[in-house]
Amino acid sequence: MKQFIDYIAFLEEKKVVGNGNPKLDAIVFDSRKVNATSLFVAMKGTVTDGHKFIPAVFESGCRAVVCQELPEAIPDDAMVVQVRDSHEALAKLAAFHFDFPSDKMKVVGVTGTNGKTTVATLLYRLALELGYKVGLCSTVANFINDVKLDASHTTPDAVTLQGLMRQMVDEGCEYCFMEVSSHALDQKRVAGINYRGGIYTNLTHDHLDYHKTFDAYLKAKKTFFDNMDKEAFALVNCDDKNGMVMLQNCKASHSTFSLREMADFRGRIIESLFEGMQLEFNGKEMWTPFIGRFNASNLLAVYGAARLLGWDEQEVLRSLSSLKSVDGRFETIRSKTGVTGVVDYAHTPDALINVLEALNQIRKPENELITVVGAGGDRDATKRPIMAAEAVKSSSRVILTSDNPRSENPETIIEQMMEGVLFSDRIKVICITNRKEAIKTACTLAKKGDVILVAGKGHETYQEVKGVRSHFDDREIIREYFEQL
Ligand SMILES: CC(=O)N[C@H]1[C@@H](OP(=O)(O)OP(=O)(O)OC[C@H]2O[C@@H](n3ccc(=O)[nH]c3=O)[C@H](O)[C@@H]2O)O[C@H](CO)[C@@H](O)[C@@H]1O[C@H](C)C(=O)N[C@@H](C)C(=O)N[C@H](CCC(=O)O)C(=O)O
Ligand SMILES: Nc1ncnc2c1ncn2[C@@H]1O[C@H](COP(=O)(O)OP(=O)(O)OP(=O)(O)O)[C@@H](O)[C@H]1O
Ligand SMILES: N[C@H](CCC[C@H](N)C(=O)O)C(=O)O
Ligand SMILES: [Mg+2]
Repeated sequence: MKQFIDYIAFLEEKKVVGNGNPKLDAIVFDSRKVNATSLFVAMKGTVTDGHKFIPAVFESGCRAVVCQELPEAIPDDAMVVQVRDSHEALAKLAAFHFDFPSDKMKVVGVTGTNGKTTVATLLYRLALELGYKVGLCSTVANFINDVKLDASHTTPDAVTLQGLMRQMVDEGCEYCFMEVSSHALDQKRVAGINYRGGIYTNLTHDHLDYHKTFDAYLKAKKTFFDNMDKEAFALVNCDDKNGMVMLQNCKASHSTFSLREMADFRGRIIESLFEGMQLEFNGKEMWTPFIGRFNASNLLAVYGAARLLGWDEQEVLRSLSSLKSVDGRFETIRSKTGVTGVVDYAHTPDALINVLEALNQIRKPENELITVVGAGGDRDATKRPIMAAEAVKSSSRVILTSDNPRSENPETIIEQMMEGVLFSDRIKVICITNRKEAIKTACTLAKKGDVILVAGKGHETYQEVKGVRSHFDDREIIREYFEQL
């Protein structure tokens, strides 16, 4: 076991108070989980302040504390270290605790409002296909080679993340692909990671409840590229208006991808069908079962990263063609009667615009597109009316329903969505609070050839209403009602 003094040796801007130097076996940031061999890091959060619990931590026998503000009383046998930024210190201490796993494999992070799970998962699957040992950290699940582990966050807290990476290294992983959320960047969850590469997909409206302004959201994303060192690559989507902004002052080597203009990785859609797309990347053609321009962009990002990692181009193109859709992203289910159900994780205005555009391009004009959509509670409320407006603009009919209302009143969320719908368009809209009933109604209304889009929850297998989670899976419900048609 290492001693406290070893842990803090490499922290910058620290002030040490007290003479204790306990042996430690865990880093903890929740006072309810400490014991005599824990190092407690006190952090200011969005709900409360970890510093308030330092006296309780001492009560529990813990003698090693890292904090931004010193407590009034410090036991004689304790040591307290004051740092400028506890979040950053936690990330660095966690990296030290697990012996810097990100130095021992090639870690590639994916950031952006939409497309992170898709790009990171496809890179992971491609690596497996090419015979590499590889880990994945994503919204849907974490993977160490083919072993699946549950994920509670898109990017977990620094201690969980470094622990997960340690396991990846122990299992021989050469690569780790991970999503890097804006919350994680703001809370410095990834500050202890040495990246081999970073990918930027796009930046559109989301999470303004947390970041308050779009500019603050953009700045959080940019810190990912600002902190990358010169051995790494930064691969950005230059079709997105902030793509080049990410590269400003970025020391990593710069690469771009685009479906519109000249770029290091240039893509083009040759043909788009319900079954998939024929694509051209840097002059070479390939077929993919994926649908939608946004997925052509995601695949191009995967192709670019694979090339920057030095993987063989022929093998990459061949393997890319055989990759299947990602859990809950544009998953299609067909009924015996010729109705197509599409379950997609679109939970932002831009994602919804993209998915609807893709569906409208491939459906026959005489067939209807019925969209079932809600918006999450305790999350950015400003996106609600915009999502409803976009759904109505691009669908034949819309059923507004609940997503995960969490602690909020579901009816209020639907009313706020409805505010985005023009009075003259309201005839197209039905409001059904119960999501299962909403999906059932869509199935009942659909005729042969029609498409039902059920958006927002994708891979999720629960619904959270009034703080209680119950089993809920859009795909299961569609299948159940399709059976009855
Ligand atoms: C808003 C947000 O991101 N919150 C995250 C944050 O918690 P917080 O800052 O609110 O913590 P807090 O409750 O104020 O507590 C402050 C500190 O006091 C400590 N404490 C608290 C109580 C106590 O009795 N004793 C104690 O020591 C807490 O452990 C914490 O260290 O830090 C926690 C530990 O890392 C996270 O679990 C928590 O995620 C919450 C559950 C969450 O819902 N986060 C979502 C919004 C999120 O992170 N989403 C992103 C992006 C999603 C995407 O777009 O894909 C993600 O990466 O998943
Ligand atoms: N490149 C893209 N541009 C715009 N929309 C996209 C893109 N890729 C995927 N989408 C849409 O966004 C939804 C979410 O995609 P994905 O899960 O890959 O994104 P994410 O960034 O991981 O999201 P989250 O922040 O919730 O983890 C998809 O279901 C699809 O509707
Ligand atoms: N990672 C996203 C997921 C949203 C998914 C949607 N189904 C919801 O619950 O709002 C978030 O936390 O904002
Ligand atoms: Mg994700």
